[in-house]
Amino acid sequence: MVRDWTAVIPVKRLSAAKSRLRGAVPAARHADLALAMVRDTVSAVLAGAAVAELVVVTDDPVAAAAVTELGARVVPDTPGGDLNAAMRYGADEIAGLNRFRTVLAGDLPALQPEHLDEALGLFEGRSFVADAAGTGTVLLAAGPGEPLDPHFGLGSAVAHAASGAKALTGDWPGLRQDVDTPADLRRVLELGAGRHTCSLLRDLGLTVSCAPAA
Ligand SMILES: Nc1nc2c(ncn2[C@@H]2O[C@H](COP(=O)(O)OP(=O)(O)OP(=O)(O)O)[C@@H](O)[C@H]2O)c(=O)[nH]1
Ligand SMILES: C=C(OP(=O)(O)O)C(=O)O
Repeated sequence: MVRDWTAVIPVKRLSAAKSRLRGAVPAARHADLALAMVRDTVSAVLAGAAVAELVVVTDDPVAAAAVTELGARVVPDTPGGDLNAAMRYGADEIAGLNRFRTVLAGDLPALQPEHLDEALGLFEGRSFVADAAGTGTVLLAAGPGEPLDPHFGLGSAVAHAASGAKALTGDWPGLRQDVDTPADLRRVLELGAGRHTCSLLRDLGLTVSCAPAA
């Protein structure tokens, strides 16, 4: 098993992030919720055995400080394009084509480190993990010499398969559950969210189950 993956997570400016999730918590705490989910995702990625280094591509100063404290390396979003540009930059230019690289969405607060290890353990060439709905993508991975070639966005699972990436499958509910809508957030709370998301929601008076600390 490859144990020195470089992981890359792009993070949008928190003031603009997670627009489809608006209304799930009071507006004044929306950015805090987006940040809590990033923190839980980053914590889980760094808690696993497979990932040696995590690069977060962001121009958001608050997110940058928070993930630096958790052990990630922050680089500015130099391309200034969309999430694909940020992922390509982090994986192919910052980490470099000679490494094993995996990019992940930053909205996986129920991610279990062992599930990420298991998914990456199945890697045999450029691969992706579809989201819970089966239409989107939560993870794309490439090995030495392989450009990442990300196609995140609407219908990205089909786009990644069409681009030649292999679908990795397994029983990884937290890895597959990204949070785009209030219904996704409810699902994550059933699965067991990480401690940052959990404590924020508890502060707001919601009763939630929390996963063991990553
Ligand atoms: N650096 C960077 N990250 C991005 C950008 N767009 C999305 N992301 C990140 O990519 C990951 C997946 O993005 P989405 O699930 O679409 O999140 P989002 O754009 O905040 O959500 P919506 O506003 O609801 O579309 C999250 O970690 C986002 O923060 C971007 O333009 N630049
Ligand atoms: C970016 C993606 O989707 P969403 O914004 O719905 O998380 C994707 O699944 O490729």
